[in-house]
Amino acid sequence: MGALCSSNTDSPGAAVNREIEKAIEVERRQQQKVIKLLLLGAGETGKSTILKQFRLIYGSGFSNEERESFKTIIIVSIYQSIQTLLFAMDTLEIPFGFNPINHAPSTTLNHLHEELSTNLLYTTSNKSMKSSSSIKSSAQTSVWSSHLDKASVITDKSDRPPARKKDPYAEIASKIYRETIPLPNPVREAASRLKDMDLLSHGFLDQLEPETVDAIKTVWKDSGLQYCLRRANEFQLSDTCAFYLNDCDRFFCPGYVPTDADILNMRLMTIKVTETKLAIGKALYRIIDVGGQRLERKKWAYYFDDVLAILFVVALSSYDQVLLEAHDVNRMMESLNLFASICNHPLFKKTSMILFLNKIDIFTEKLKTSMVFLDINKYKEKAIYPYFTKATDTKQTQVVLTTVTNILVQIGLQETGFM
Ligand SMILES: Nc1nc2c(ncn2[C@@H]2O[C@H](COP(=O)(O)OP(=O)(O)OP(=O)(O)O)[C@@H](O)[C@H]2O)c(=O)[nH]1
Ligand SMILES: [Mg+2]
Repeated sequence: MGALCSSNTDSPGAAVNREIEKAIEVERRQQQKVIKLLLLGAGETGKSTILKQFRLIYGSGFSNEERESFKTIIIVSIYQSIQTLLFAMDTLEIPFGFNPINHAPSTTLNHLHEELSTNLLYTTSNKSMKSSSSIKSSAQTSVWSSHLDKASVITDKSDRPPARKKDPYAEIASKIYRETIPLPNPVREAASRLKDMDLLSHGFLDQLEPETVDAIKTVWKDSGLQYCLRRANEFQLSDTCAFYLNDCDRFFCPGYVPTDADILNMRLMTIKVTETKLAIGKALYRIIDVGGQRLERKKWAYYFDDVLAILFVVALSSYDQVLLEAHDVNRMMESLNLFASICNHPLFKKTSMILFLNKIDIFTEKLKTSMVFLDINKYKEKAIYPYFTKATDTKQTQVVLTTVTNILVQIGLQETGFM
């Protein structure tokens, strides 16, 4: 009624103006470009995290309700991570209190090698946990699915992780684990409290008892558990669990609200495709985030129309990990095969691809402790001394060559029996 009255009182000029404004707005909207972006990649490579960054940088970030809902996810993941680590200690036979430093060989050559800050002391094995089980994709529903599954079949047969040497301290740890009678101590008591706890039956997830929080902090500090964390590529553990466990108290404080960093480090597997609309510059972006695990890929085809570009995400750090859904498939090989299937698919003949080589921070860290080249060596007697080099940098190369020539002299002396 009000609208009717108001239009009745409008002058003819005002009505015309309104019509013109309406037409301009319609034209503006039509002219505004809609850019459809597809976030693709294997599971846990960081697609949803990149989407979160889009929202933080170009959108309005996260609402209070969202932050509140993330709180429970964070608490559950802290608890699940510590439980995973505790069970992995049993599977990998790592005793509490085990510290590889106490068992490190200290030959002259090793000592020389260790002098260089870029040395690599440890190698890790890619062996799956004993409890591993593969989830294989089932019936095919579309041409696209069968295309992808063909890639998966190839993956299954040829992309097994290379036969890898065990972590050099694994046997020692295992021997101690088997031969030592465990005496009750605070770490063991805390561990059994955490292992026995059924979080799902726990009513108030964000209000864990202080004793449980203390137990988490106690086991997290244990050197054996930290050594187990270093061998995380032998089982399935969230990449960012240390982010939360290093700062445990904060998450259990009354009134805790997840920060942007807490949200970015959160791991929540995508099982529902989401579409996010964001205005960036003059264009309107529609960003589609899909789940990357094999079973989730069956949903991808529905979103393939009118794509301007594909943002393909790879986790560089995944080179020594196996898939969560298939424990005999190397994650990096899966990413390569998946990239090939998307890149060379006739539907995407002209579609540009933007490649995000993600998790560079974990990759750089990992290179210090997990190196495939070292694992290939099958001779116990042979030592390998790896160095990160930049051959165009004389200063850096001089430092490396000084150590290398020293090592070579020592090797020569050993060979000729002078040592
Ligand atoms: N340290 C580090 N962690 C990262 C990086 N990118 C993502 N993560 C973490 O990796 C985990 C997995 O990231 P997601 O964004 O959930 O991975 P996704 O590709 O969406 O996984 P699916 O939904 O299963 O396909 C999360 O805990 C992220 O916080 C990175 O560059 N560095
Ligand atoms: Mg996701």
